[in-house]
Amino acid sequence: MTETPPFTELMDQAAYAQAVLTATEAAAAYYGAGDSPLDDDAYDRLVRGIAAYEAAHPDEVLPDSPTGKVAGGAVVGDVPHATPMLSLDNVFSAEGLANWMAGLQRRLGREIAAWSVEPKLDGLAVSALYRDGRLTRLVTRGDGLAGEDVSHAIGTILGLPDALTSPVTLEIRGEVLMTREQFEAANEIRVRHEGVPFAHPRSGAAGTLRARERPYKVEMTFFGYAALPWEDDDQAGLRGLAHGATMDLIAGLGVGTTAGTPVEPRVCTTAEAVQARIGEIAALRGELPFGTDGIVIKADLAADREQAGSGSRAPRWAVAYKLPATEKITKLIDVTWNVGRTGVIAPRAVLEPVEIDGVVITYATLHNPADITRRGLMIGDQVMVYRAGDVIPRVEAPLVQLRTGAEREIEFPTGCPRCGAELDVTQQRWRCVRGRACHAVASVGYAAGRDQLDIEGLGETRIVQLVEAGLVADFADLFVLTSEQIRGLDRMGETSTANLLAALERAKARPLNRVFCALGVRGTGRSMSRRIARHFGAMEAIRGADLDAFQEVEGIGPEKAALLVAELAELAPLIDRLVAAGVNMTEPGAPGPATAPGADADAGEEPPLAGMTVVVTGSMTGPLAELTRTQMNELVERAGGRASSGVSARTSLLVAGEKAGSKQAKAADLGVRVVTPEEFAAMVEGFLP
Ligand SMILES: NC(=O)c1ccc[n+]([C@@H]2O[C@H](COP(=O)([O-])OP(=O)(O)OC[C@H]3O[C@@H](n4cnc5c(N)ncnc54)[C@H](O)[C@@H]3O)[C@@H](O)[C@H]2O)c1
Ligand SMILES: [Zn+2]
Repeated sequence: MTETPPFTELMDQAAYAQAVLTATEAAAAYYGAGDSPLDDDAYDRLVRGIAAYEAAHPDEVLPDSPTGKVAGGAVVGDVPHATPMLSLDNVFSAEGLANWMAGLQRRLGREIAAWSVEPKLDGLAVSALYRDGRLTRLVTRGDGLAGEDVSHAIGTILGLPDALTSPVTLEIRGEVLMTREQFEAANEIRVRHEGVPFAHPRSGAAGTLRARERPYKVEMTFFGYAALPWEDDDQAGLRGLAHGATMDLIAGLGVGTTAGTPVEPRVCTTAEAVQARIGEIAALRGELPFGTDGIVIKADLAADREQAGSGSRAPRWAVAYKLPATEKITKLIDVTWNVGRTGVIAPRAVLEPVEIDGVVITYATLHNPADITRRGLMIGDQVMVYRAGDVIPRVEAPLVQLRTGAEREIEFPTGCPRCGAELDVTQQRWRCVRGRACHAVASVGYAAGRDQLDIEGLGETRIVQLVEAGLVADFADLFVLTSEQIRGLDRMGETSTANLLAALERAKARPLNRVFCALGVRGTGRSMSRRIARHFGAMEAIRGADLDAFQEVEGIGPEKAALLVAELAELAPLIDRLVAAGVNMTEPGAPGPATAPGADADAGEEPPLAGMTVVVTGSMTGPLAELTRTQMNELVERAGGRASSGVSARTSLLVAGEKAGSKQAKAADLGVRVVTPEEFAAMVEGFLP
């Protein structure tokens, strides 16, 4: 995070005027029906661009400009607030926060002894008036001075009870939002009734709060974050109370607060403690059942807040530490259907690449077919995508108002996309009726393949036999087969049984890269498996790797790293059984990540292919004649090189065997060095198998 976040550059007055119009329209939609065509990041960039333009051209500022106004000046109301309902100033980094804290203490001329740190709830602000303990009026923030009466929503908001536990009169302020569950429920009802889902929980809350006369009810949640005496009658004893104590008081009256959630308000007495708590809340963000777009830091003591006072847009005693946006709008290009290891059919959204918090997202989960129906998604839709922390990105909903007419229905599979068998659609998650067996034949076949464990004599027919006999459900089962079990199969005599057992024994000794590849980890093929095996050296190190450790491997970004961590967790029982069966779990000659370069066997000496990208083509001869392509690639990587399959300008060396063909011609064109298998064997002599 940087202190000056990016902004949309506005080149001239016309661009500035257009930006003001776009921003005010978006803000009106955002605070109104909740259907802004912009995501928050896009809106914030635009407003920062407007502010930058205005700073450079102060005499061109338009009266409609959103800068410096609550809600961007885009909303009005007719119910005046006794005390203005303001926005919050923002900081974007630890340094920005430290400056803000120092500035406030300077203004007060003293140290601030206590800070309250709490989540910035991503909903919309309301004022709830309780008279004699009864909820009588609900008003939105509006332009800060006056809001809209939304009392019709009373009774639909958890956390705002009709009656308090004590008959006091006071005004409570807080945020109305939809939890994830409430959002899902709301969209299910909406799609059933009028076909227009909400784009995300925040817009769901905005649209629902203002809607009158809907034929259906949806539930929302309120979290209070302030309380004020009503008409100078401080019945609840709020005056002089610290913020933390106020929160306890309203919770005691039966009003919802974040107390009891993992991000409950915490009073901190040092800047270090404030920063630590910010880190904790930021880390919990992805797991919370409601949205947070930052952390609010407030002077806790009433005397500090009173003395600091407020500006026209925001109080001076509080600030929002903004977190990077978790939601972006992008296009749904396609939906693919994957069959998981247990036979579950999982739809996956293929997206136009979009960056969220520094990570480029190209796929998102759609969970199950019902999820697609509930959201009313179509291919070609602009969709809101969510990603926070380590959660797998998900599509929240389409932005129906942006449809062009070119969108297409999403087709649901009518049979198992992998084996064609029938689908069991009685549950939310559809399954292939073959369950694990659907996966077993394909996955065992893959593991036994030439480039993985290379198990001779284990062809598809044998595998089907083994699976159908109930002897094998995954490839770890192969290694505990007894000769009696094998001999019991059709057309298996003494010799073929002995041969298969011997082949299995050999397969156990394959290098780690083959074993890893055999696991069929999504997103990794042969060359990625080799890179991972060489990088980590041992299965134990791979299993212990976290997101950061995986990203040290060439070609692994955050998206793939997250997938690997999830896949390895899912495969843990299988790997445990392979280990128990005595399958090799190390990569010969790999330095592993913990060892410093040069600390391995041939200490001090660079391996012969260090830094080289090597392509092998044609049939091998001489000492290499027996090696398969996979074994050749392993050899390249053992000798410190990187094996690649295509010749390009980045290729350092082409090993051209007999009938080398087009790759040799291309290498000649590009001036890539070409060697014969014999010359290559001499280069890597110490590394031959
Ligand atoms: N996508 C769009 O088109 C669009 C348009 C307008 C605004 N926005 C977004 O809205 C935001 C700006 O809105 P804003 O002016 O309402 O300011 P804000 O939401 O960033 O901050 C002020 C608000 O924070 C809320 N808040 C949440 N938790 C709180 C807590 N614990 N204590 C105190 N207050 C708390 C209050 O409602 C307060 O009014 C920006 O993030 C912007 O991206 C988006
Ligand atoms: Zn199937």
